[in-house]
Amino acid sequence: MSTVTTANYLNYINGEWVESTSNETIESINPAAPEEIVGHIQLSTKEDLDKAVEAAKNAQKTWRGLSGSERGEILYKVAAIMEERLEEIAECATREMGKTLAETKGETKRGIAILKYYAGEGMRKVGDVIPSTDNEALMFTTRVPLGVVGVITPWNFPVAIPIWKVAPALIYGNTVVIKPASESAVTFAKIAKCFADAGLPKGVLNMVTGSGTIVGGGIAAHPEIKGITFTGSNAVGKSIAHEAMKRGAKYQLEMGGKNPVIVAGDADIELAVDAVIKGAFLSTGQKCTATSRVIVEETIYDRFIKKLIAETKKITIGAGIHADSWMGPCASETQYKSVLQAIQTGINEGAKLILGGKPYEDKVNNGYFIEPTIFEVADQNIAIAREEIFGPVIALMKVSSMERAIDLANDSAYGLSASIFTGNITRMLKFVQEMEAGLIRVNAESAGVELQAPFGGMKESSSHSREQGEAAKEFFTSIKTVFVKG
Ligand SMILES: NC(=O)C1=CN([C@@H]2O[C@H](COP(=O)(O)OP(=O)(O)OC[C@H]3O[C@@H](n4cnc5c(N)ncnc54)[C@H](OP(=O)(O)O)[C@@H]3O)[C@@H](O)[C@H]2O)C=CC1
Ligand SMILES: O=C(O)CCC(=O)C(=O)O
Repeated sequence: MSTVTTANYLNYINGEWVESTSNETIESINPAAPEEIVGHIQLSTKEDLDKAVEAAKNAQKTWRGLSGSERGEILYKVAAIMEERLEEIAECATREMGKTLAETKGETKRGIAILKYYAGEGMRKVGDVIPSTDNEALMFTTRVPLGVVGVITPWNFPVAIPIWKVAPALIYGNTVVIKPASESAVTFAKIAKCFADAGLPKGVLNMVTGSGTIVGGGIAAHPEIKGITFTGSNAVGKSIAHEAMKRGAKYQLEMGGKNPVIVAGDADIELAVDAVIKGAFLSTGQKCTATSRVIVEETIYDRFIKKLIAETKKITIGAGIHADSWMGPCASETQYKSVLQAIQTGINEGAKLILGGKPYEDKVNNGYFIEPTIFEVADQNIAIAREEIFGPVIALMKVSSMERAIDLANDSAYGLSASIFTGNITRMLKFVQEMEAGLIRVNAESAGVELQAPFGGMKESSSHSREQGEAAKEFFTSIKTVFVKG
């Protein structure tokens, strides 16, 4: 394991690394070895946030005045610096929130690719020419930035999510105040350093760490923040929406999922089992796109379960920093307790536990590990079949027909991601048509978002907006329709 560092990570405000006015810090710890402090982050105050917003506001005019390609050049430089620091950032993310090094390296590469994608966006079109009814006039649309944008991010994708919000915000001419999740703020501090070292003008990106209520809530309520983009829990997302609505700010929310995978009678069982295991257990199930419900046609149910159990037993659990660990710990003690509680509720409510269900004992470091867990569920109304668990837990359900499978899959408050395994084109098309989810996957795992495509959910999974790819332009800009008569 790498050396333990207990460095103090400062806020980044107006181009400077500064301590909070509180003079207090909080610890970010390693969930695979809770005795290990990865770093101390600032426990910021409302005053710190106000300074960051003021800096972002002051930087706005000059930043939006640059051409898209000039802003893009800076994002290309950030990407190049991140490429040099890939190992350092990935290792920090693994130590800070637990997912394996293979996953954090992949995620850091994805962050770099997102930066390059949005750097290129600076050269692409921002509007359309629309024929006017007046043949002597020119009518067209153009886009302008919102102004200061507030970014509130979770710990489960500590590199990719902040970047897929910050990069489009910046390329379209906004300035940013970001509050990263406390459990992964050291990782974001390293990313903020890449922006600083790339020569981003002062005030264009500001990072303020600390409490969700004070800093995150402060962003939601701040009169000078014109747009808020958030990924995290439904409860917090809804509170942000209320605050934003009260003062007329734009908001975008990406929240939970209870993502189903349907395995039809004709499915390739090996392929389906592999995808279910990756979708449910990679990142210890802590993805909003994770596979949470597996709905299997009765004709292949027994064969599917047998293979699923056999393959799940092969999973190696351990600190993500070790190359032989396939699944790391839960990201925090809170997550660990909440997942164990959800498992207990499943047992109490009559679900049949067929694998796992217990803490995975780590006698060396007492990490927050939980065994990959599989339940058979007959009643789709119990909590384990309805609520987001955000841990390595599958609810398996048996159905007698594809109609029933789609009805069950749609019987959820959420609608983020959904997969089907089948070789039958009629079934595929019916699923594509009838499934209420923003991300539809056929013969592929439920997770796996591509940066150039729109990402977001239906129902309670999002605010019905989309992130990433070209869709980001819709949130981070306002359209102006221009009519010019010579
Ligand atoms: N859709 C997704 O990808 C995610 C879903 N979740 C779901 O949420 C559950 C709880 O995870 P948790 O980390 O507590 O998620 P939260 O929604 O609490 O945290 C997400 C972000 O919001 C901040 N925040 C917390 N409270 C407020 C507030 N009142 N106003 C504004 N911002 C706030 C957090 O700060 P701080 O870290 O300082 O608390 C963090 O930066 C998980 O079990 C999972 O079900 C969680 C993360 C990601
Ligand atoms: O599946 C992915 O790659 C992205 C998932 C995600 O956005 C999330 O878990 O918050």
